[in-house]
Amino acid sequence: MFSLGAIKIPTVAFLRKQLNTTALIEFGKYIQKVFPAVFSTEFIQHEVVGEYSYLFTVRGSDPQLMPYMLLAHMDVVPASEEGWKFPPFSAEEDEGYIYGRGTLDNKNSAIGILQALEFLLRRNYRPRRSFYIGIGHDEEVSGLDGGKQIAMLLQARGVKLSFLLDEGSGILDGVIEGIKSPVALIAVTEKGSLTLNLTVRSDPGHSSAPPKETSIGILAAAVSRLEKNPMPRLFGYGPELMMFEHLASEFAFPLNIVMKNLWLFSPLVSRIIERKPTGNSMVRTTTALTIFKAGIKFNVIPHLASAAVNFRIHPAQKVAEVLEIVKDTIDDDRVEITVTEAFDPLPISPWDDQALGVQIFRRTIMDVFPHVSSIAPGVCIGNTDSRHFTNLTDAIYRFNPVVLKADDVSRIHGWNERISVKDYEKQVEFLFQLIQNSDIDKLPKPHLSTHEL
Ligand SMILES: CCCCCCCC/C=C\CCCCCCCC(=O)N[C@@H](CC(N)=O)C(=O)O
Ligand SMILES: [Zn+2]
Ligand SMILES: [Zn+2]
Repeated sequence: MFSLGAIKIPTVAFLRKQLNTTALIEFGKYIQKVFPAVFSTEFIQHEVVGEYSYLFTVRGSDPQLMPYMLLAHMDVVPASEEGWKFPPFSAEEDEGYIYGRGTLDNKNSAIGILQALEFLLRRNYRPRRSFYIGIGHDEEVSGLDGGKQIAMLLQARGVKLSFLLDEGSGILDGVIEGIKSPVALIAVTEKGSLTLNLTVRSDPGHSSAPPKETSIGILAAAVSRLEKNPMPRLFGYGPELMMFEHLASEFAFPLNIVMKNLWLFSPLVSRIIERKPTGNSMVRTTTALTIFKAGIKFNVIPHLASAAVNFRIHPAQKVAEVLEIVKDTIDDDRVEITVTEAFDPLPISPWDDQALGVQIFRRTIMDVFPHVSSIAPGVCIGNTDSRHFTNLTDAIYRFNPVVLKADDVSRIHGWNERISVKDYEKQVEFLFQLIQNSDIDKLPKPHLSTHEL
């Protein structure tokens, strides 16, 4: 059963230096209380990193086996009191669901991993393969003080990982139009990100004698141009090509033929899938207008107007290219553009018969979710703490073992985030099984089944 107390602790991250540190400390105390075996077992070392994050080192019995890592985070995005069926930090149970901020992103993983390990320890289990567990405290605001510090600490210790598993994708059931059965998408990369601050300055004055153009009007026109001119379609130039090829047999005729021949049909397919926001995020670098600030009084022409625009960069594009397109689209020197944050899409992790992590995930998914009809490589449309671990391994995977239905995706960072009790139990079962399956020292034989690889 989900430790409901974890959801009730409001570990909200507003900005990098605006965290609810009281709640973060409480979360640390909470996990020590509910997972006593994890914190007292002789072969498990726990450390607090960056003041609030946790790093667990679980020493396996066979030092020859290269360790792996499980990553999650305890912080959550803010939640408004309105719009929710139940208050976001009440952990209310209703018709088999637990409601609350963090139930999908990402206390389900943080608690789920520790819960699975606690169960194993109570059965006197000791793993053969060592592994690390990282529970970050600031993932939602960059991960620089939590996840990144854990990565740097491990790097300083000379640690290399055989693979790393973080949040960022899931088992999609009815999310991809045309696919009826649930499919597991394990993201092999995540999109890059670019956040720009746009500023326009103009002379302030009395609203009774306004100039032809004001800072607000100039800025509004600029951001509107960005919204009306989406970034180019790049569908088929990144790993989403692999994803749809793997999923082709899931579509009914004639779509299965179309998906098998994306070299020919990708322009057509991209026009169809871009109609929905999640589909659009697979097709191109997305443009999101997220902040707009100007004015203080109805009869004062403001001197300053500013806006923030956040782009999530398609794996086939780079920051520099997006910036050039933005400048060309705005095409107005009065709009000052400054870069707030920028990084390229993450490297693509291996997806082949030699990829140990993939083979272990595949086997575990088949054990725990037998109704999943395909397992395919995907793209994480957001960002995760795993992006700080590229110096430790090239095998980074993003997959939350939870079934997401069409309306669940918008609950993440939105209203009424929830997880069913059954789905949470499945997540713990997956992690319980994954830890044991990771003890193999060589790859399992290819499985004879209809599952895709
Ligand atoms: C053709 C349709 C394919 C649809 C694929 C959509 C798959 C959606 C499944 C799950 C959604 C997962 C959400 C991504 C996790 C992002 C984690 C996050 O919120 N990160 C923040 C903070 C950060 N680390 O930067 C973010 O802003 O990205
Ligand atoms: Zn998250
Ligand atoms: Zn999030």
